[in-house]
Amino acid sequence: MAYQVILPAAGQGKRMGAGKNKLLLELNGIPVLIHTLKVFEEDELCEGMILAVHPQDFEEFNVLLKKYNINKVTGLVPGGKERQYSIYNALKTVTNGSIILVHDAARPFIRKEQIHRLIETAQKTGAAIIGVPAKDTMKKVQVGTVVETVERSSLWAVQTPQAFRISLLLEAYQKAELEQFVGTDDSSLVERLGHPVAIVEGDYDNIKLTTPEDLYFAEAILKKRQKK
Ligand SMILES: Nc1ccn([C@@H]2O[C@H](COP(=O)(O)OP(=O)(O)OP(=O)(O)O)[C@@H](O)[C@H]2O)c(=O)n1
Ligand SMILES: C[C@](O)(CO)[C@H](O)COP(=O)(O)O
Repeated sequence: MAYQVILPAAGQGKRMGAGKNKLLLELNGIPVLIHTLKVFEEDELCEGMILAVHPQDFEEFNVLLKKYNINKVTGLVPGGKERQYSIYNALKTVTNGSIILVHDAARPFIRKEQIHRLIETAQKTGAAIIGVPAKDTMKKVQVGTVVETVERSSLWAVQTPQAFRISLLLEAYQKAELEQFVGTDDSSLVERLGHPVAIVEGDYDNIKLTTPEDLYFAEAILKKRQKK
């Protein structure tokens, strides 16, 4: 089943503290952004990519797309103040197709096999996300004090891509806009419609490059994959 993918790439990278868009940092001499886009460029099921980008990065991103022969990008849209607004700007430009994926450009280690499993599930359920069972014990904390330990057996660390029937995601975004709800992922907007969201088990190495330590993990993941 063919799909389109929205890639939010307009963050400020505050937690990375790189002093520039963290997606322009390089792994093995290639920008993080390109590592991510290449996965979709090389996926025969991917019909097109829409990137949400800081207008100040448009020119540099276009130069990189040309340099690395990324030809499936159908549009760059301006990012918004929140990740959700960036994605909505892109979603509004989608005019055809049935399945849409949203994938953080800061997650360069997604694999085609995982994407295809996600698509198959989303085709059946209308909404599917990828994640891994939580490894750490999670607790609710208020003012430096633990108020609750959350039972771990039902907890998952959710990642991206997240896949949806386009009409469902649009309905979810319209409701969120109307009610001024801002979530930390797209699934939470669809859940608010009361629509079930399936989860597919992914890999622990599908990390989001968020803080400087993640760059060390990224180097190790790349090394491990080059050995295969
Ligand atoms: N207003 C925003 C915020 C985030 N993103 C994108 O959403 C993805 C996940 O966001 P995150 O990892 O939090 O990136 P930043 O927001 O840049 O990080 P920080 O919160 O540390 O500033 C990234 O690819 C980021 O570029 C976006 O397009 N628009
Ligand atoms: C969507 C996400 O990657 C799922 O784990 C995560 O919620 C994004 O959070 P961020 O703070 O916007 O990076």
